[in-house]
Amino acid sequence: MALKNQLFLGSFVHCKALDELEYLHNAAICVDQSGTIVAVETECDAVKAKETVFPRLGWGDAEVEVVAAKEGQFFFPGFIDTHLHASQYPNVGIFGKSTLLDWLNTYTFPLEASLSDPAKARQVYTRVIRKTLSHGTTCAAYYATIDVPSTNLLADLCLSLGQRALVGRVCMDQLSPDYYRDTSAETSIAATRASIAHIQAADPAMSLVRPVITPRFAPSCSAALLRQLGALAAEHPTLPIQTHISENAAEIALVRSLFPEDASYAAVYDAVGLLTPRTILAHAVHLTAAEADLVAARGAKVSHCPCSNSALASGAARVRWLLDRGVVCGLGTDVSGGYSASVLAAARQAVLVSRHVSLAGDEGGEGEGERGRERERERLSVEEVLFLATKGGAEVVGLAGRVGGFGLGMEWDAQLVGLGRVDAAGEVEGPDGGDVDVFGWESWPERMAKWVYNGDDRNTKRVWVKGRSVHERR
Ligand SMILES: O=c1[nH]c(=O)c2nc[nH]c2[nH]1
Ligand SMILES: [Zn+2]
Repeated sequence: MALKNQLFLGSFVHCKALDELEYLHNAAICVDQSGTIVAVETECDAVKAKETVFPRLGWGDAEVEVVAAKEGQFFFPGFIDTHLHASQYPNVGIFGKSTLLDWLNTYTFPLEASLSDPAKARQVYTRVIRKTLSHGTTCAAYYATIDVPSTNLLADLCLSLGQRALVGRVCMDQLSPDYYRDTSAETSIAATRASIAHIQAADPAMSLVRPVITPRFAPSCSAALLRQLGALAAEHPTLPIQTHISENAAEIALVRSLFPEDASYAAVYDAVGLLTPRTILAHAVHLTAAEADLVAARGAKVSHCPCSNSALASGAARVRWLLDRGVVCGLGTDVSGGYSASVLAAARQAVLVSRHVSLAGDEGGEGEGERGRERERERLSVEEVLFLATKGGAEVVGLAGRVGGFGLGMEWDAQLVGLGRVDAAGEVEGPDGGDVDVFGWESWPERMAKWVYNGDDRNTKRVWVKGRSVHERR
């Protein structure tokens, strides 16, 4: 159904800079039928918008749908999940005491292989899209499986359910079980081409969904496959690339033994042309300084996955250290290494992991002088993790300036957030505010902190992608 022009009224919060949120109250945002923001007005209500803004836009009153946030509610940019495995969604929370390499063999490969059953794939992919939308994820960088038809189905479902997505057919031709791997580099490339062709035909303008070249990670790709994927990436200069890097110690040792001629894990990807400005590197927990500098020099981006890194005991990524070196970072849930499909949960965990990083080498001390200041800098703020979840993520997935904020000309990928309001008798009034209780005296920055630390999908009242309403909490 064609979209109407839309007028959004109320409070809008978005990231102005890494450590700065902008609050627009009593504001109006106009979104046209293509889902693009065409006016941002402060001190504006419905009457003023109709009298002064609509004529400028050539809008008649009758063609406009009005959505007004209630008192205390606010519009926030949709979250961007820069790394998750749609095919692993049924396993969220199921990882026992495993760590990366045994987790892959025990839990992950069997589940991924089973999704070659089309009915199961449809069930799982429909659910993961609906679930992530309900948590405010308007854009997701998905890994599917090696299976082409079900990977294509994931892209089709993203299109029909209205989620913006990168969809990758997973490439892996070695060190994986016989029942779940590409039989050669050539078959892997042919299958990848088939999936790229399908997704490009489904959304030729890449207005919502795009294919992403997806070597699983260096250990599961032969040198020949990595080389051919680098060539494929060069052949398709508009397509993003995604893979994993430097997640855990055993994996890094494995890469060293498999690729002894390369100076580092990052160098393995760089040698074949897979380290580019359109590359999304998940984890980057244990990069050396030389690798971080190489990643920054190539303009590759990092998806920080703090829930996954904590769950699989992989380590604590030094996000400030990466940012200081000029590496662009976003957040990933990394379902199902990560135990939650919520980017808000990943943001919360990113704060906590950064606080552990700040303790490294000197547990418990506040730290004084220079080291004390360094420790404080290492700790990410609420504002910073919300930036990573929105604007940072947009840059990671190649959509900077298009989504992640409320600027003129950007697309309306947004969520309406409502927190619980406590009345004078100590009861929560109005719709379900979940775990967040607001008493009314909190400042807006304090409300944002309460949302980050205790919020969940109960606070995500409604979600839009490219202007289309794609989720509403009843
Ligand atoms: O977090 C991860 N999830 C995966 O599925 C995977 N495969 C390789 N390396 C990986 N890391
Ligand atoms: Zn992953």
